[in-house]
Amino acid sequence: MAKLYFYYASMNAGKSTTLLQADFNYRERGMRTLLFTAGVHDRGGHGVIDSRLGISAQAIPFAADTDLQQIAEDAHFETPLACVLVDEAQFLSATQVRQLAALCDEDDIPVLAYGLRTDFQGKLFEGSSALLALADALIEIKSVCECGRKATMNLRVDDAGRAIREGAQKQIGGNERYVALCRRHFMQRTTLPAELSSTE
Ligand SMILES: Nc1ncnc2c1ncn2[C@@H]1O[C@H](COP(=O)(O)OP(=O)(O)O)[C@@H](O)[C@H]1O
Ligand SMILES: Cc1cn([C@H]2C[C@H](O)[C@@H](COP(=O)(O)O)O2)c(=O)[nH]c1=O
Ligand SMILES: [Zn+2]
Repeated sequence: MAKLYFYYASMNAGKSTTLLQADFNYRERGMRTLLFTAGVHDRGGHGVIDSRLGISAQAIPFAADTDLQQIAEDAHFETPLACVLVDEAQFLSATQVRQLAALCDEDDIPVLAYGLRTDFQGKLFEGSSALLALADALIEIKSVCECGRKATMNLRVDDAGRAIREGAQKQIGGNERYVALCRRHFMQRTTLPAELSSTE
């Protein structure tokens, strides 16, 4: 039975790199894959999965109303797919995560989804929340904070490197806008002195 995998991490942990390696691995063995990424995430171009290591691949960009199951089934019935790979999975809707689960259960196609667990406020994204609830396997990709601990959180910063605590959940950016930190340092950078004293 095919499984739904959620590979989650902070930013700059190697998610896109790992996805592209998995994709290469299937294809070098003559197996066909289908790649999706969020249309809104255009850091490396629209519909492009780009890794900071310098590799990239074209993918189908998904929007809020994209039916991933329909697209994958149409491709699969033309030529069988070995697996479906989804980058920026935090931007999926809960409905789209259900479509991915249905691809596994009804069509027996494994799905590997890669994304952030939480946003700059430490809150779950809709896609990540649904994946944490529905995936067969949760795999953490690890990276390090500046202190050497595991980086699990994503700090949003302004041009001067100061923490941003309020704003829209979605803001496309890279290392100039986000810093991956351990929870302790994320809390230190996002908690105001007044809030600290009120918890004492
Ligand atoms: N030239 C390089 N050589 C080796 N690793 C690199 C290089 N440039 C960036 N990296 C590493 O690549 C990782 C980021 O990979 P990427 O797939 O873009 O991350 P994510 O998709 O999780 O944001 C980081 O761990 C970074 O240290
Ligand atoms: C934390 C956070 C991130 N985003 C955006 C910023 C990037 O465009 C992507 C993540 O890219 P990755 O390096 O491939 O992991 O997500 C956002 O919109 N809101 C946030 O809170
Ligand atoms: Zn730290």
